[in-house]
Amino acid sequence: MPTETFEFQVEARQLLQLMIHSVYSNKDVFLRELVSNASDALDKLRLAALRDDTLDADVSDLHIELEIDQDARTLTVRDNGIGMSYDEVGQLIGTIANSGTAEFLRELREAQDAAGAEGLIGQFGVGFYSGFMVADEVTLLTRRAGERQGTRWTSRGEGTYTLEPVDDAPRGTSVTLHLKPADPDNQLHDYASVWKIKEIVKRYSDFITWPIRLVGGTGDEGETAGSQTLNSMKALWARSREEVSEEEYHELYKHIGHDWREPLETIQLQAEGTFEYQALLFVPSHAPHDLFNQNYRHGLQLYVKRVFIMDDCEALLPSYLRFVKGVVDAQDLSLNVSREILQQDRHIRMMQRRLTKKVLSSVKNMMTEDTERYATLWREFGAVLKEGLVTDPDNRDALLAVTSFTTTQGDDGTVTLRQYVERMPEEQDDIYYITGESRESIDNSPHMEAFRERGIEVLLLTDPVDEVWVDAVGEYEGKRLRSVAKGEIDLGAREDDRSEDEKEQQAEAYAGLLGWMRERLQEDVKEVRLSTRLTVSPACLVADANDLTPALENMYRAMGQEVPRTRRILELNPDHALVKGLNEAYGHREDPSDLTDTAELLYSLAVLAEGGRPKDPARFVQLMADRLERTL
Ligand SMILES: Nc1ncnc2c1ncn2[C@@H]1O[C@H](COP(=O)(O)OP(=O)(O)OP(=O)(O)O)[C@@H](O)[C@H]1O
Repeated sequence: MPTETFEFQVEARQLLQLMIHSVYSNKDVFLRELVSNASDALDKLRLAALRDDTLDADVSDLHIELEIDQDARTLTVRDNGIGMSYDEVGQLIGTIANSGTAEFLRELREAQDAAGAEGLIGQFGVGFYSGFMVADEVTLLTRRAGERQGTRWTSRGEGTYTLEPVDDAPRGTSVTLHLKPADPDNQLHDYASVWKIKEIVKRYSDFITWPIRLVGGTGDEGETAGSQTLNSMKALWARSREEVSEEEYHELYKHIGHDWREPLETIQLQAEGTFEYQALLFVPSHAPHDLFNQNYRHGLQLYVKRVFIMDDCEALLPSYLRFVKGVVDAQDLSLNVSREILQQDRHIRMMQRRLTKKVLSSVKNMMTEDTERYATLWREFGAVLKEGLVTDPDNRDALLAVTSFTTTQGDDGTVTLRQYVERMPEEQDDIYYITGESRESIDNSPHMEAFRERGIEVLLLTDPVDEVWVDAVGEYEGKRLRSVAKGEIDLGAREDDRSEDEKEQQAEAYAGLLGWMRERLQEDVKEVRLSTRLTVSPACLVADANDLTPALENMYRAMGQEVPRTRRILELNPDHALVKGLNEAYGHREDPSDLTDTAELLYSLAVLAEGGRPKDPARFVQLMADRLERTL
């Protein structure tokens, strides 16, 4: 087969352009990316050799080699790992498989400053392409273990690449960078310098579990590479915390978490006894863009006795901790363990329980000891953690203890349920909350009027999961969690409230109108009653205590479940001029049917006030225009 030229996929081309006109200020990281890929390739080969007896591959000296040629100004990163087939090179290197890429590129264009762009790139791990930050041409020579023919891939990063079959390629992959001239003013160092390469490896890749050897080259400093191993290869998770610097932990995190930024928290756990394992977990400082995507790949890396077994091992943590990254190294599992076995393994379940508790207790510590970091954690991952309130009843109390809320009284950040209960006035029995799409829509909700007037604190819940967990949890320390938009609300009597007699008279005066309206609006509402929660608005809609809220109904429908339409209760404000007027008009009519439009409008206003949409917007507009016209 001759050399063939191919075009990069559009997204790949865009990313390459970004690399060439680099948005990274720190270009040193290209080496970390290439070493990281080489390390993964060695992991994969060792595993393949373990699983497949027929794979005739010598795995006795797996390593990474860095070769400097100062005369040619090239740097080669070589591994004798799994390699790639001809087709794989085209697929893996010429295209970007990540479905979030388009979104990423959009976000990147929107990122105003270089720091923002840098952070975004880190999340997407553009790995191999980062070579083009420091090289104007990149050649990749590779042969897949078990195959005879190798492949050479070459590109200058300008829209096309070539592929060519090669007969005598060694197993594994070597990436040769034809280095750009050094330009220290733009952070482009001399990457043909032995000293520089040593420094970068030590800083970013020391923990890599395969030897990284430097061969060839003489440094300007007179330093000869010879052949030396540059990294200590120490598994950080097996070392005690005192021995390891924060920076070393952070570099490991960046390697396994494919993240550019520092983690928010590092959590270490060493379990001894009959089932021994070590874990090193990280809480990222930013939520990935696809955390709520169904296909989000999560889970920890699993090692067995220092041998890498798999990425994204979901069985080790519950789904609501899917943002946690890290490594677990178990001493007593079989090297052949599969995902299916892991799902059922008793020890794995015990491990999951212990790791979950450890993460939750770290969050708790953070909450008490470092409120700023806790606030970041909650902002980024609170909505995911709350899923655990529904799915993990065993840890519900621990989760409730670290859950925090914005409230109507909290300009100063957030409160916990404990704080809410502590500052509840004595006569208040329940914990009140409101759910909605955003703080603004909630703040203006008519359901809040009486609460606001009386200064009663209300929790403001704006995550979709809130609708679900409040029902699942039900109460906290004996206090019911109650929606301000559900059921009858009795906020207790106040001095200027009506007396019982007055209320009775009022109920009588409105009885006719309420009954008539219920009949008129029966398709949409199951009851019409006087409200105790409105002070300003004429009407609002509430649900019965056990009814589904409209948001939940929509959620179930979006999931493809059939749910009957819930009819709600229309509450009228007897102190509002419109409601009073309607009642009087009703009282004076023999035949009130000409008031039907007004009743309908009142209902539509209640729908609009809670951010909903009238059933028939065109009709609503027509009725409204008609009324307005009459006021002129
Ligand atoms: N040295 C290598 N040996 C074998 N396969 C490789 C090597 N380098 C890259 N690949 C393959 O090419 C794919 C793309 O690599 P690239 O660095 O662009 O992204 P990635 O490593 O998947 O992403 P990330 O940088 O986020 O880890 C890898 O997933 C891997 O399958």
